[in-house]
Amino acid sequence: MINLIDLAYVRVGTADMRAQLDFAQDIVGLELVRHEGDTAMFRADNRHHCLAFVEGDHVGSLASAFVLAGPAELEAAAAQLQADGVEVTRGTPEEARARRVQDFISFLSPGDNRIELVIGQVHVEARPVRWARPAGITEFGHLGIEAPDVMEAHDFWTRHFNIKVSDWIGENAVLTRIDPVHHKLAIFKDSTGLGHVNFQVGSIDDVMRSWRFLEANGVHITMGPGRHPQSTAIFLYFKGPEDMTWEYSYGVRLIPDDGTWVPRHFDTAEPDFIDMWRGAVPAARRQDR
Ligand SMILES: O=C(O)c1cccc(O)c1O
Ligand SMILES: [Fe+2]
Repeated sequence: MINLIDLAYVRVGTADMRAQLDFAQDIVGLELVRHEGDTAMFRADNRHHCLAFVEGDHVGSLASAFVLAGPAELEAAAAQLQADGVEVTRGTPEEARARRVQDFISFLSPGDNRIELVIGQVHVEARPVRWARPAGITEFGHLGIEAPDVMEAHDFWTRHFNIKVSDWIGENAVLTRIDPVHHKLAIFKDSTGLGHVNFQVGSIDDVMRSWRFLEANGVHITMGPGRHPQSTAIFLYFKGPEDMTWEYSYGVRLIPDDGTWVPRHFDTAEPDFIDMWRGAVPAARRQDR
């Protein structure tokens, strides 16, 4: 079993770095830690960065990264995945340096999502985040990746990793945890278009203030404000440049590590399957794919 300790970062390809730089700072509120060469890194908590935009031909997610405990765990993870026929690539020292990690491996998970397993992510303790906007962000919360077959993705992730299912949304999504937080990895059927990056904020007021702020700035709100019945978090989803989906949320459920939690099933035919307040749910974009 490969033990994921935490989320590390997401890397996202962009063809319009200027637009992403402006949006991540002026709208989302993240701190630009460093812009070197083709890469801009953003901070939201004590991780050196949790989001990097990389300028190039590929637009959209490049990799999602998780932290492992140390070198022995990294070797064991590589061996385990390879034994299951997964092609594992070793990061070069330069690539590790660019990611501000000591070492990493990478592989493709079902849905062709590139996953990086890292050790020694640079941690910043003494300098508070210099927010570009006071959105009230407390941390990098979770990420949503997409796969054509959520069940196949579930089987892969639970076979290899310490991932536990918190809840199912039909066959469209599985929300999974690696610690008491209700979910840090959510896998969505790719027709739902729910691949997203989530940032937790400190209060319901932060969610509502951001809602007004985003509206005033002409940002496309895709869903919310609403309340997820799964994690009970109050949420707001919005679109950034290049069709990227962002989410702020407050109040995620913690699941005690006592083995008594039974995953629930939410039916997409129910009007409150994703929003207890029954707000409008956008028709799945990209159904044409
Ligand atoms: O927080 C949740 O429960 C949740 C549910 C559905 C989809 C999401 O993105 C979520 O974060
Ligand atoms: Fe989410």
